[in-house]
Amino acid sequence: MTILDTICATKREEVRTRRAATSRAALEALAAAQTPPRGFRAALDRTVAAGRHALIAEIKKASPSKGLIRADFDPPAHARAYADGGATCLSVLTDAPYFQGHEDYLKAARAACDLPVLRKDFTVDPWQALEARSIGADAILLIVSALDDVALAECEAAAIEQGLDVLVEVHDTAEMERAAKLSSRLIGVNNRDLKTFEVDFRRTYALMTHAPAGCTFVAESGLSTRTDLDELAAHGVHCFLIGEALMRQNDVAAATRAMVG
Ligand SMILES: O=P(O)(O)OC[C@@H](O)[C@@H](O)c1c[nH]c2ccccc12
Repeated sequence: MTILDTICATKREEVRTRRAATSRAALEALAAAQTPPRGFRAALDRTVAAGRHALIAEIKKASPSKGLIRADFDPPAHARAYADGGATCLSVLTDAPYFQGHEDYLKAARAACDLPVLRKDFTVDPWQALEARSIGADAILLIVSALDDVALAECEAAAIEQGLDVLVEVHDTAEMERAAKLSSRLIGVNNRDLKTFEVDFRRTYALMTHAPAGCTFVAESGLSTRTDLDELAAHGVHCFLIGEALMRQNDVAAATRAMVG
């Protein structure tokens, strides 16, 4: 059992309970009342086309490997700081048991700025796509190692039906090949090994050559300095997902600007 297996088992139970307590019609009404999806991948592509580092800045209170990351956690303030600092998109953890996240954090962050927002959670059921849209998400995450090919395709189809973009997360070349069978062309390499929690962003280099043509490629996890980003960019990676290193800063806007300004 990896930590991911444990988290996904908890998530399946959680989704079963929530789905039983919520009518689909009610969720559809909430989804319809949201402002339309903000193009997540398109925003990244525009930033890269303009010759800049495209940052997905993560609003992350805690994690299983690091415990509490940010004591004075304030999602709307962090969202504004990230936007002011030049981030292209936001990622907001909504998983409660392992990351101390909450859907209210996503709602508050999205309302506080005009950046597209990824719902960072463990998608195990297509129902979560509608749920994500009902809270205002613009994109969801699909972790390839968490699902079989059929479930991946079903979750992706449900997301597309809701107008959401899908960030497909891989850890190795076998997973990259499975990701390539999906239609999303937004692929992230998680540089954190979920068995050991070790992070090496150079893991990205081994995988990027296996990415399908024309995809938007994101390096995720363990990035902490401008030098890390510049090194990745020199290898052709221009999109980055960063949480902890920014969440630990007193002045989040200034730290963000230093990364991508
Ligand atoms: O805080 P970091 O090391 O900058 O990492 C951010 C992000 O990549 C990480 O939170 C993450 C990547 N994939 C995930 C899947 C689920 C939860 C969290 C994650």
